[in-house]
Amino acid sequence: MADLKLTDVAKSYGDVQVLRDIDLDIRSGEFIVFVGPSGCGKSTLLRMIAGLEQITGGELKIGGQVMNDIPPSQRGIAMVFQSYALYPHMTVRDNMAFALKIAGQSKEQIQAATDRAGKMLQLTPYLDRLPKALSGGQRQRVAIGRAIVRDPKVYLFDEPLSNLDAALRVATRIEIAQLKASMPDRTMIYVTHDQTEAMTLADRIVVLAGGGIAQVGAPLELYERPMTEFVAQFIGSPAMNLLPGRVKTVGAMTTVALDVGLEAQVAIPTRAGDEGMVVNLGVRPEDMRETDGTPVFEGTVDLTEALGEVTLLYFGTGAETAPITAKLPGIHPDLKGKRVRLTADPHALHLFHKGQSLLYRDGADRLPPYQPRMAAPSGSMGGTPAHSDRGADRAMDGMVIPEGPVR
Ligand SMILES: Nc1ncnc2c1ncn2[C@@H]1O[C@H](COP(=O)(O)OP(=O)(O)OP(=O)(O)O)[C@@H](O)[C@H]1O
Repeated sequence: MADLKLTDVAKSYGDVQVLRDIDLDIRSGEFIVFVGPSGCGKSTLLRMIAGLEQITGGELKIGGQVMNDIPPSQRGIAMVFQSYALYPHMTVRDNMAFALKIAGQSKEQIQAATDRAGKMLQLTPYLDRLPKALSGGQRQRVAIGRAIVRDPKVYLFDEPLSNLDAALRVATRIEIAQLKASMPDRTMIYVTHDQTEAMTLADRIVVLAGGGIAQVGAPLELYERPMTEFVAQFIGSPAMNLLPGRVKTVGAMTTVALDVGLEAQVAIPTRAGDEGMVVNLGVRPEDMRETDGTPVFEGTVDLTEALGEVTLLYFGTGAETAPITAKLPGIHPDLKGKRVRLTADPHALHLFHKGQSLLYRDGADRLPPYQPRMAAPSGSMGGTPAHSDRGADRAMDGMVIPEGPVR
């Protein structure tokens, strides 16, 4: 089995605690994506699972076995890094075969494994080429091939696409999705900064922040039911707008009096005593639309960005607070400098009190089962600086392949 159980896992470097209280159950065959702001510990957590970083607190189990002190080579895992780190003087086949040779596999076994990986990754025509004669996308596929030949139970990916250009990222992302579909019993854990990768690849996303887990959920569940303002603003691009106000009337439908003098109807229940509660109304830019009726937001457009299928409108760009953003379908260059009135469906609005969603205040278990409301958002959380994983990749090459394929 390729399930993972992390209990109270922590990581410190000397006095500096980087991760704490990490409790996570990952089912066999799941595709899990770690996201979070830069420096939150995504790579550290992945490398602890790999065995490349010592776990300083708590317990990691893979397939029911405690792995804290088991060397990487005996964990039944393989890791793909951001920098492909191929051996430049070796052909594609030899690069993929390297770990198997170290493990003492026979020529026939190695030939079969590299043929299989080459076929899965459409690298068959390139098996005799050197890495320098490959595109970036092909090189990263060879790096993935190096993992596949080991036939691990668990695949770990550390930002594998961030060195590729936009078109190759999309193509390789789709290939990774297809690869996962062809190996339904293999577990994959994937670190990325790219929201599109997270939303499209993950069965569940783990949002890490402040050294802990902020929320775990299916991509659209995080998008539609963020538990905190942090997750609400982290998932979705541009970020959710937060409009300050107070609860005016309570009930199944809550009326919020916004500080700017407008009012909003929100389909989130509040109860007697909540009147006057200080809240932030959460409105996603893509949920806003122009209205002649009652707006939840009204302002003069400072800037427009026409992206083709949508136009981004920015309000209050000079202010100290974050600008308000709206994403309207179509092209609207004429709106710059104009005053617009925007509204949103009461069911698309969010309410937060002291940073926590009011939807969750009595415990998330009381919520009806999550049903997706709309399609996934798109966009990137931003790039990431490249750094070399060469040394670690080399370390993974020493991994001993368990006898026979791992099931
Ligand atoms: N060897 C080390 N010694 C001390 N601190 C470290 C060490 N390695 C990482 N850290 C710290 O641990 C924290 C988490 O780093 P990590 O690389 O896991 O973050 P990340 O979420 O993957 O970041 P990014 O998104 O920028 O890649 C950072 O604050 C980093 O400075």
